[in-house]
Amino acid sequence: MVPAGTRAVLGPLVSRARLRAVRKKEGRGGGTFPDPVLPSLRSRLNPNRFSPMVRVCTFVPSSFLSHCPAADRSPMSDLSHIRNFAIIAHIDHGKSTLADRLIQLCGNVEARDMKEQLLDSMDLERERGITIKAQTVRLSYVSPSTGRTYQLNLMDTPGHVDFAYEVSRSLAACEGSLLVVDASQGVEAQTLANVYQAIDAGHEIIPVLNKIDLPAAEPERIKQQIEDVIGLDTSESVGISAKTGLNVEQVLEALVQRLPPPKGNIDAPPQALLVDSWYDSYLGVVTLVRVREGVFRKGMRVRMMATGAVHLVDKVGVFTPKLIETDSLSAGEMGFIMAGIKSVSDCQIGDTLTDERNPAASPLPGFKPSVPVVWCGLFPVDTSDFEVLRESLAKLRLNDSSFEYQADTSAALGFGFRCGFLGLLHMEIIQERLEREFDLDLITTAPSVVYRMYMTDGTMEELHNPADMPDVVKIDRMEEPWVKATIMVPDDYLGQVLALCTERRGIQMDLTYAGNRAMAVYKLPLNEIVFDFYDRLKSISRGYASFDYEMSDYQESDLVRISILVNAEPVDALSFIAHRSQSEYRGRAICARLKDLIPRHMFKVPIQAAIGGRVIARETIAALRKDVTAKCYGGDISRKKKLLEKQKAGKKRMRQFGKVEIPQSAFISALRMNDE
Ligand SMILES: Nc1nc2c(ncn2[C@@H]2O[C@H](COP(=O)(O)OP(=O)(O)OP(=O)(O)O)[C@@H](O)[C@H]2O)c(=O)[nH]1
Repeated sequence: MVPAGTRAVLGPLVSRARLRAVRKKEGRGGGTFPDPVLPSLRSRLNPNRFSPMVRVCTFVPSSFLSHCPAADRSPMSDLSHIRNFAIIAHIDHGKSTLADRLIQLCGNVEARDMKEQLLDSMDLERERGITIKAQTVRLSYVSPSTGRTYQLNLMDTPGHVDFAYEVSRSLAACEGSLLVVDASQGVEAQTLANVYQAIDAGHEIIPVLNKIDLPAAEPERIKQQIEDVIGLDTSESVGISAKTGLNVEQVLEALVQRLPPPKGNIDAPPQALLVDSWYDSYLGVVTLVRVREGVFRKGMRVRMMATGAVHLVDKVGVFTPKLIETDSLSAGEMGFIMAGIKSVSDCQIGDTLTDERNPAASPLPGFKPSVPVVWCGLFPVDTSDFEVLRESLAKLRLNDSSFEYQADTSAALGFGFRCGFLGLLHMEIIQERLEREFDLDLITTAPSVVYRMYMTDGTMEELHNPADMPDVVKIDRMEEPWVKATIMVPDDYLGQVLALCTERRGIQMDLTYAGNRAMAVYKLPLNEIVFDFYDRLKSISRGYASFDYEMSDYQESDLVRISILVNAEPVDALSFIAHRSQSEYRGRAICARLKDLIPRHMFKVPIQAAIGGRVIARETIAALRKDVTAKCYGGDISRKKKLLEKQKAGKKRMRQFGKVEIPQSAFISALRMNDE
C-alpha cells in the first residue's frame, strides 16, 4: 500500500507519469515494492524547481545553421523546439549504445566516422567499456509527424555507483530523462537510484526497454516490474534494440512529444549554470553550461557569481559531438563557453555565470557538494615529480570536482597527497588518469574510510589515514561511517546474499519481493563495503545481484589498527583499520593477497599482520632456489646435504640484509573491491 500522506508530500514535485502511476497503484491496492520505495522518494525530493514559464524567443546561431537541415533555419520565437534530456540506466543497460543510434539517426556523424560508444571519448572509458564522464551532444531532429525541426540536447551519463554525482549534475541541466532498462535483466539497484535522482530533479521520464533483440528479453514482464518497483506508467514505453537500431526513431518522437521544452526569458539578464568544466591543453579551461536566462555572446565579460572572477568570453558553441563554434548561446540551450580562464580555482562546478554589466539578481541553486568517502595516499615514485603531481591534481580536479586532495608525508614514501574519492573505482580511475594524461608514476596506499576519534581530552578528530592513528590510550572511543545499501537479487541467491551481509555486520532494514526478485535494504559499515564486498556479492550471485548505497550516519565501534610487516619490517602504507571481530579474517586475507602480489626473492619472505605487538596472521613467500646439487651425479648423499646446508646458511644471511621489493600494484590490489 502507498503510505498515508505520500501523495500530498509528493505533490507537484513528482512527474506526471509518476503521479499517474501512484494513482493507478492506489486503485489497484498497491504492489509489494512501493512501501520501501515511496518513503525514500519523499526524503529525496528537492524543492528547488525551475523558474516559471515566460514568453521567450530564441536565437539560432548562424554557424550552427550551416550544418543543420534547411528546416532549422526558420526564425523561432519560443523555446518549444528545444528538448534537454539525459539518458539514465543501470550499468551496461545500453545508454551509450542508444546515444550512438540517436546521433546516427540525426545525421550528426558521417557513416565512416561512426564507431561504437562514440561518446565514451576517454581511452579509459573505451578500454573498460564504461562511461566515466557525462557527455553532451546537440542533435537536430526533423519530426516526421509535425514536419518541425527540434534542437535536442542529449546528456549521456555514467551508470556505476561511484559516478552518481556526475549523474545528479547532468540531471540538473535537463527537463526530462530516458530511463533505459535492459529487457532481459529488468530493474537493478542503479536503475532505482538514478530514477530517484531524476524525480528529484523534477523530470518527465520516458521508460525505454532496450535489448529486445535478445532471445532472453521479456519486455512485458519487465514493464510490469517497472510499474511495481518504480511506480512508473509503462503504457507508453518504447521497446527498442539500441544495437540493431530497431524502433529507435520512436524514441526521438517520444522525446519531442512527451518531454516539456525548457523555460527561460531571452531578454532577462544572462544567467547560466556551470555544469562541468575541464582542462584542455590547447584551449585552456572549457566550461559546459546550461543557459537559464538571457544570451551569452563572444566578447561579453562574464562574472562567476560564487568566486567573483570576471573573464572575457573568447568562444561559445556546442558539441555535435565535434566542437562547433556559434555566435551565442541563449536561454534553454546547452553548450560551452571559453573565457581564457587560467586559474582552475575560478571555476566551481554548480556556480552561476552572469553578465558583468547586466548581472542576474541572484545565483541559481548550485549542487549539493559531494563528500569523498574513501581516502588514500598518492605518492610520486620519483620524489622530484611532487610539484608536477600538485599541478596535475589541480587540473584534474577541474574536470572532476568530486575528489579532494591535501598534502601529506610518509616515512616510507616521502612527499605526496592524501586524496578522497567517491569509491574504489573512482580512485582507480583518477590514479590511472594521472598516470596516462600527466605521465606520472605513482604509488597508491591502501584505501581507508574516514573515522571519528573522540579523544580523552574531550576533542574530536577525523582520521583519514590509518598511519596517523594516535596511541590507543589517548582515544576514548571511535566511530565509523555506516551506509544504507539496497541490494536486488534473484530469489535463488538471496540466502547467500543475506549471509554475506550478516558476516559484514549488516543490519537488515527491509526485505521485499517482486516476482522472483528480492530487494534487501541493509545498514552496513562502509569499511566492510570498501573491502571486497562487491566482488563477493557478484560471485555468490553469479553476477545477478546489483547494489547501490548512500551514506547514513556515524556509529560507535570497537576498532583496531592492523599493521602489515613484510620481512619483519612494518609497511606503514599498508596498515589499515578494522572492526575487532573482523581483524583476523581481514589480516589473513591481506597476507594471502600480498603473498601472490610480492614476487619471490632469493630468501624466504614472511608477511605478517599484527595488532600492536600481537601477530594475528602470517604467510610465507618461499625462496627461489638454485639447484646447487645439479653437479652431483649419483654419488654420496652426505655431499648433497652439505651443499644444501651451505645454501640454507647463505639464505639466512641474505634474509637479514635483503630488501623486499613491493611492486606498486600490491598497494592498490591488496584491498581492491572489484575489477569493474
Ligand atoms: N544485444 C544487444 N546488446 C546491446 C544492446 N544495447 C547495448 N548492448 C550491449 O550492451 C553492452 C553495454 O552497452 P553500453 O551502451 O556500453 O552500456 P552503458 O549503459 O552505456 O554502460 P555504462 O556506460 O558502463 O554504464 C555493450 O556490449 C553493447 O553492445 C541491444 O539493444 N541489444
